[in-house]
Amino acid sequence: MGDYPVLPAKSLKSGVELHKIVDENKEQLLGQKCIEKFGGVIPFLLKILSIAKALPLQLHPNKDLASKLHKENPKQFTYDNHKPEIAIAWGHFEVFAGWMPTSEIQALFDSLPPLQKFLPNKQAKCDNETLRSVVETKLKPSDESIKECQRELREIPRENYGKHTYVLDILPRLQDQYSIEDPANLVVLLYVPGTPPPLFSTMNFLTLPASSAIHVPADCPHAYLSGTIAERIARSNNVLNTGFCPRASRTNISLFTSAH
Ligand SMILES: O=P(O)(O)OC[C@H]1O[C@@H](O)[C@@H](O)[C@@H](O)[C@@H]1O
Repeated sequence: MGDYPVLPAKSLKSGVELHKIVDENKEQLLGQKCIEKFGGVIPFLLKILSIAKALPLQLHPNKDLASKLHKENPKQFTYDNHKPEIAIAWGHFEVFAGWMPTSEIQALFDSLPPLQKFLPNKQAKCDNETLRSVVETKLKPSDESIKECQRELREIPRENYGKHTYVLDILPRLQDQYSIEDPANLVVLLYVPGTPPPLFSTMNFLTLPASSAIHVPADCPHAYLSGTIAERIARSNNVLNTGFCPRASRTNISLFTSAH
């Protein structure tokens, strides 16, 4: 719901699109402050989502990147704005959001020597740069290596997953919803092709009870898995999808990894 030109809200009575109504009644509907700050448009969108199948693994570019992308490709990036969002759970809501702290990922690199060969050099610490290159590697492996890793993952005994046993519950579901070739399964989990299967995840997995909320800032990777939510979003629909979506929509992998 909103006056964004893509799927705009309409008046129930007249069928007139909301942006036309707002345009003709700016002072009354928006007020002077809002007009000055946001240029005479409703600055946010409201969405009610009932999610049965995971939504794409994605992020919304920050203002600078959004305006650059809009200039270069206005067809795909239809507005020059960022898109931070707040999602309020109406019931049990499952979400992957943001990377785990690099210190935690570092501890995993330290305790699992085979992973160390993927560090840019032996002394490298798991900082943002290292994480970026690991994620990029995970988004680009061949279908075969993705499949193989996910088969192996399903076979690891539950007790080996420590506090990350939810992986075993979620993975088969995501594989059924999309495919065993979908690389997003490997991004939410820390996996590097050619290493033993991972025993942990890369992204924070959250389950929110009704009435709690999550703020997802610009540039923050996220995948909403299930639940009914109300979302308030800055006025934009710019998105970089990299998984849990058809192959053709898995665009901009390098932008995705360089944006955060
Ligand atoms: O309305 P569409 O484009 O299907 O997106 C639905 C929602 O998906 C989520 O994952 C969010 O990150 C939102 O920004 C978005 O509003």
